[in-house]
Amino acid sequence: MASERRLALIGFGTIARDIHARLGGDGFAFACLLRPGSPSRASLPAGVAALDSLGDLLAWRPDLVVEAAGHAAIAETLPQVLAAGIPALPASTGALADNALLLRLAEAAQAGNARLIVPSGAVGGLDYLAALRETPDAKVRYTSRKPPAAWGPELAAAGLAEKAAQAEIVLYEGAAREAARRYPKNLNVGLTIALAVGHDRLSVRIVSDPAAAGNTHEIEATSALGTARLSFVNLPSPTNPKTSALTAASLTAAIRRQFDRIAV
Ligand SMILES: NC(=O)C1=CN([C@@H]2O[C@H](COP(=O)(O)OP(=O)(O)OC[C@H]3O[C@@H](n4cnc5c(N)ncnc54)[C@H](OP(=O)(O)O)[C@@H]3O)[C@@H](O)[C@H]2O)C=CC1
Ligand SMILES: O=C([O-])CC(=O)C(=O)O
Repeated sequence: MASERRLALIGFGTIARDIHARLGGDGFAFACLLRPGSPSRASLPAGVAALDSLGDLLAWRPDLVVEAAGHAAIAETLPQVLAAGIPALPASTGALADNALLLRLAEAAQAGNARLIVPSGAVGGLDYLAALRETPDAKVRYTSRKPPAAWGPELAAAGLAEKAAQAEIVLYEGAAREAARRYPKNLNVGLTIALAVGHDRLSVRIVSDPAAAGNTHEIEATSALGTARLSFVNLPSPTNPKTSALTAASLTAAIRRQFDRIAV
C-alpha cells in the first residue's frame, strides 16, 4: 500500500473541514496552519497537527499545501511554499487578480520546481475554457447569481439589504479582477475562469437575486469553434452561504488527482 500523503491545510473553516471529513483516514495525514488566537484551534479534530507558523508548516514536510483561508493567506504563505518545492492548491483564487503576486508565485514555483494548481472550485468546464484560450476570437460571459444571504455584509454596507430581499440587484458588471477585488469571498470563480480563458475575453456580471435557486454560475462562450452554455446551481455550504458545497468536493477531487497514477 502507498505510504500516507501529507496534506497541510491553511485555515480550518467551511472548505478545509469538509476536505478533512472527506479524506481523513483515507491514506492522508493532516496538519493545519492557523492564525494566532484562531477560534478554530479548539475544534481541530484529533490527529490533525496544529501548525503555528509558516516555518512549522515547511518543517512538517507536506506533499501538498491546500489554502482555504482567504486572499491574504495566499500572499503570506504560498510563495515560500512553492519556493520550497511543495505544490499548492489555492481555494482563494481571486487573490490572483494581483499581477505582482501572480508573478511572485510563478517565480517561486520556477525556483522550487513546484506547481500552483488552480482548481475548478464552484464551477466546472475549465478544460473547455482553457481550449478557448487557444482561439483568438473567443468571448466568455460569466454570471454569478446568488441569493441575498450570500451577500449579507456587502448588501448591508451598501444600504441595499431591504431592497435585495424584494428584487434582483446587479452588483457589478465588468472585469474579473475588479469583481474579485470588490467581492473577495464571492468572486474567486471569476478569476479562475479568467486564468483559463484569458482576462481579455471575459466579462463578469454579479447579481443578488432573491429568486435564485442556489449559488448559480452561468458561463456562456462563443468562438469560431462553436458555442457553450454551462449552468451550475449549487447548494450553499451549511456553514457559509457564500461558499458552494461543491467547492470542497472539487478541491478533494483535485487533491486525489495530484496523487493518482491515472489522473482524470
Ligand atoms: N475557488 C472557488 O471556487 C471558491 C473559493 N472560495 C474561497 O475559499 C476560501 C475559504 O472559504 P471558506 O472555507 O468557505 O471560508 P471560511 O470563512 O468558512 O473559512 C476560512 C477560514 O480561514 C481562516 N483564516 C482566515 N485568514 C487566515 C490566515 N491568514 N491564515 C490562516 N487561516 C486564516 C479563518 O479561521 P479563523 O477565523 O479560525 O482564524 C476561517 O476559519 C475563501 O477565500 C472563499 O472565498 C469559496 C468558494 C468557492
Ligand atoms: O462558492 C461559490 O459559489 C463561488 C464563490 O464563493 C467564489 O467564487 O468565491
